[in-house]
Amino acid sequence: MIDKVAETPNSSVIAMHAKELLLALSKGTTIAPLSERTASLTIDDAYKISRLCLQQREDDGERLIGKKIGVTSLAVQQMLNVHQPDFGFLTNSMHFNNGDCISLSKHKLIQPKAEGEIAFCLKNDLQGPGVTAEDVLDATLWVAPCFEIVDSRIEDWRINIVDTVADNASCGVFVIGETHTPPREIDLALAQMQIQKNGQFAGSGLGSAVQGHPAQAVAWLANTLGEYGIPFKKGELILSGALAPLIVAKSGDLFTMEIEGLGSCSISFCD
Ligand SMILES: O=C(O)C/C=C/C(=O)C(=O)O
Repeated sequence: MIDKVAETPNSSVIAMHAKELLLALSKGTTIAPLSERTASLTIDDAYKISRLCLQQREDDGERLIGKKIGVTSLAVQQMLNVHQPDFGFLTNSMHFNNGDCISLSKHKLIQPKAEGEIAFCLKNDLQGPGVTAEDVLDATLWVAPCFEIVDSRIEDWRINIVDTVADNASCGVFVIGETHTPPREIDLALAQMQIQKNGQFAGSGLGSAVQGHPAQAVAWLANTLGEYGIPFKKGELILSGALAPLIVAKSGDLFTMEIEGLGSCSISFCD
């Protein structure tokens, strides 16, 4: 359970931005960047907005099932012009089955982009500080290929770090491949991913693109969440970040991905 957000001098502004992001999410619309309208918003404020939105989603019946890490690779940092990792929360309503066709209108996806990642499923609780990549591998039941579909409630993806953190690290939906592999069975830093969009090559990347090793990114998140008193829980899914640049997704598109040694994953989109 996430603690209630403490009062701060900015708390009414924080609550207002949480409300407008939730409205944009539920209506499938965009809003102007928060950072342009409230220049004093800090990254800490943005995480408070994100947690308020999560609280509301939980109050409305969604269940927290994990976390996502974003902007972990140089390719994504350069693409989004955001230069530090961040995190968001995964709920059951964002989780789809491998191979599913996602309706953009039904699920209120507005400007989606596909990312190929490695997902971790935890077999133990884990809480920072002091968590290492080895601790993450020890606490992991399996890893699997994953498509995260990021989406932004901010107009034209005009985000900076504050905008995207407040907007749940631009999380949309995700699917996880059906092959589940023990985390030490292959060297995840050397795992080679290839993405195809509508049968054509669309991107590739190595596990090492994610902070040197995907487990390193997960350790970063365990330690960062530790500062907020938030633990990783046994059974949670952690998306460790894109191995390659994001790819625009539209109705009719089919994305497939193969990570050598880990298996495959696919997702498609319709109106
Ligand atoms: O995290 C963000 O703010 C934007 C999304 C990025 C990713 O999901 C990623 O780099 O994997």
